[in-house]
Amino acid sequence: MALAGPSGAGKDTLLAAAQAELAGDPRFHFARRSVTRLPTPGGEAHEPLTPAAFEAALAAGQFLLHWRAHGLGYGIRHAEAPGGCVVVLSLSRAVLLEAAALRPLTVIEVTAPPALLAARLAGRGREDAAAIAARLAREVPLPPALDVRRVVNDGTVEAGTARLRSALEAVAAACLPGGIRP
Ligand SMILES: Nc1ncnc2c1ncn2[C@@H]1O[C@H](COP(=O)(O)OP(=O)(O)OP(=O)(O)O)[C@@H](O)[C@H]1O
Ligand SMILES: O=P(O)(O)OC[C@H]1O[C@H](OP(=O)(O)O)[C@H](O)[C@@H]1O
Repeated sequence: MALAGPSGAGKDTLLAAAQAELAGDPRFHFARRSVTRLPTPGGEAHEPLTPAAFEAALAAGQFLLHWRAHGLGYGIRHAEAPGGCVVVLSLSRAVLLEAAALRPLTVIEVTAPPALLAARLAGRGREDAAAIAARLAREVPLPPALDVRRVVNDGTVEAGTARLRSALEAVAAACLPGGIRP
């Protein structure tokens, strides 16, 4: 299952909350991303890589998926997508078709109204005003013919997390006991 959607929609926030609630649930594995960005307090628990280390990992074939956006490199290492029942990861909309060619894919499109996106990115304070404007202007259409469920994160974090949990549970309902893929 891949979370995707515009910057500021709340993908990282809802993913982290759902991951905490589902810790120890054998049906789910939450994949860590590798990103050429230093960690920020309270931010995503990614693997920070230097640009050189990212290029070396890419050249060595260590990424199952990778993409570039906002001047950064992002990757999912092979070990982060093991053969369990449901692997949950946050992806660029630009690699969803590639992901769907690897494994059966359900996309969770996380969205919020534009005014909320802008307010949240400003409040997050990770990027400067120009970078925030570029993020808000970025449009990447979702490819057609994918299984897409929409989570509108326009209320509290708790409400958004409950919506994400419902979507995760709906897909995981097919898992066999012990978290085995059917
Ligand atoms: N439901 C919510 N209510 C209030 N604030 C929220 C909510 N969801 C997320 N936020 C806040 O909005 C900001 C952006 O959220 P987050 O970083 O999770 O978005 P994102 O979709 O992962 O964005 P990006 O694609 O840029 O990484 C964060 O500061 C987060 O705390
Ligand atoms: O716009 P698209 O291509 O869907 O996404 C581009 C990338 O930007 C965001 O990452 P972050 O905010 O830098 O962590 C998304 O999570 C994604 O990885």
